[in-house]
Amino acid sequence: MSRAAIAVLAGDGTGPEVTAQAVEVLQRVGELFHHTFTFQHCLVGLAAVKADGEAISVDTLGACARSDAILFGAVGGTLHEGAGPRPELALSRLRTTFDLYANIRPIKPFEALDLASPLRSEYLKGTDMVFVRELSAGLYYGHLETVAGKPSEIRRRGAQLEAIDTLTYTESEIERVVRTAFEIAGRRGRRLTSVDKANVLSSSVLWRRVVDRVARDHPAVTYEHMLVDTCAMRLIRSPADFDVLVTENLFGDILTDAASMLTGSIGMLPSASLGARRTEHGLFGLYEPVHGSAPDIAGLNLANPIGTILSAALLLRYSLGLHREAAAVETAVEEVVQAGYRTADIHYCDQSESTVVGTRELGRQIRDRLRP
Ligand SMILES: NC(=O)c1ccc[n+]([C@@H]2O[C@H](COP(=O)([O-])OP(=O)(O)OC[C@H]3O[C@@H](n4cnc5c(N)ncnc54)[C@H](O)[C@@H]3O)[C@@H](O)[C@H]2O)c1
Ligand SMILES: CC(C)[C@H](C(=O)O)[C@@H](O)C(=O)O
Ligand SMILES: [Mg+2]
Repeated sequence: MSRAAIAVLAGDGTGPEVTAQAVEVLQRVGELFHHTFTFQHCLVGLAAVKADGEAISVDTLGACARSDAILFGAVGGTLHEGAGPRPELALSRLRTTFDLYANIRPIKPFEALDLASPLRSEYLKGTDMVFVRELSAGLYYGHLETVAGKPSEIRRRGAQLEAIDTLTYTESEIERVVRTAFEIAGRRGRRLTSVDKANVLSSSVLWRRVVDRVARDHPAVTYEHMLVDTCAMRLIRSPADFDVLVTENLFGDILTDAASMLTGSIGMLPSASLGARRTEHGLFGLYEPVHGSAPDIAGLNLANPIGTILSAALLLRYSLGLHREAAAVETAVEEVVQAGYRTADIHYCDQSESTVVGTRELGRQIRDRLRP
């Protein structure tokens, strides 16, 4: 019997739709396995900008701090939407406030969804990789006034404007995420690919040095360095060659969206953002699907909730230490996919044996298959 407090930040667009399904899955897990989960819903993103004038309020950050984990939907709208702070700032605030430096993004296509991927199935066979994306530094943080000396702005230069963003990494920022990646690789296939742009960027040269140093503490893990452009190509050409990949913030953001197509849809990918903070049950973390607020399909009951439901499984495993419960959720998702239920994004047009359902129906199918 476990008691846990979960902060739910559903956010914008399809965020509330997919988050609602994940919350219902967690509630059902609570009933079946006799745990008490309490959910505190808070505003984030555009809704918070409208209500509080900021993408995430101090009160909401406080509610997150009092929780064991955060379940996050998505923030953001169409780019021209509204004045005021960007809703995406909420994510930066959460990531820096809780020092969530390791963003874990597992990518393992379901065989039953082979046809949903634009790649031929023989290329997908055996694909099972985990990205460890650095999440607390790099190009992303200049716009936060809390980070001094890292300008990110558009400014005047003579007769024209110029824009600047700052890419910095300290050794310790690199080392901690690289250690996480080596540890994960040690528990899996013992192969690590470190992805960088060391033929151009100083930050990548330092990154390589730190990887080489940390590698000495993990002799059982075989590792390689790979340039990010080559990695983009090899992820599509031979995805099964990869086990664990570690990379800086922006490279990881882009590569994982590209790699999501191995599973058929960006709507399939879960993520866990972890730091060093611990709770009585495990590691504190933020759990969210890899996709965004998908404004083009918001409110239409079309969004695939699987990425968010699998994120809830990661929450159970990492933040609550509930491994059996996490596996039960993952099994239920697999069974539903095998049974042929699909949201439109993972439905291949010629598959007459599959059933296209909406967000809510797919969530219900998953809940109904949960077994203790
Ligand atoms: N973590 C986050 O909150 C997060 C992540 C990425 C983008 N964003 C924000 O989301 C907004 C929209 O960004 P975008 O359109 O470039 O990316 P997006 O991921 O929201 O959507 C890209 C495409 O994928 C589709 N898609 C996304 N999620 C889906 C799902 N669950 N099921 C089915 N289809 C899905 C969308 O319909 C769209 O065609 C922007 O404001 C962006 O900043 C937020
Ligand atoms: C919305 C944006 C700031 C965010 C990121 O780039 O980190 C998103 O794309 C993600 O992958 O979580
Ligand atoms: Mg992204």
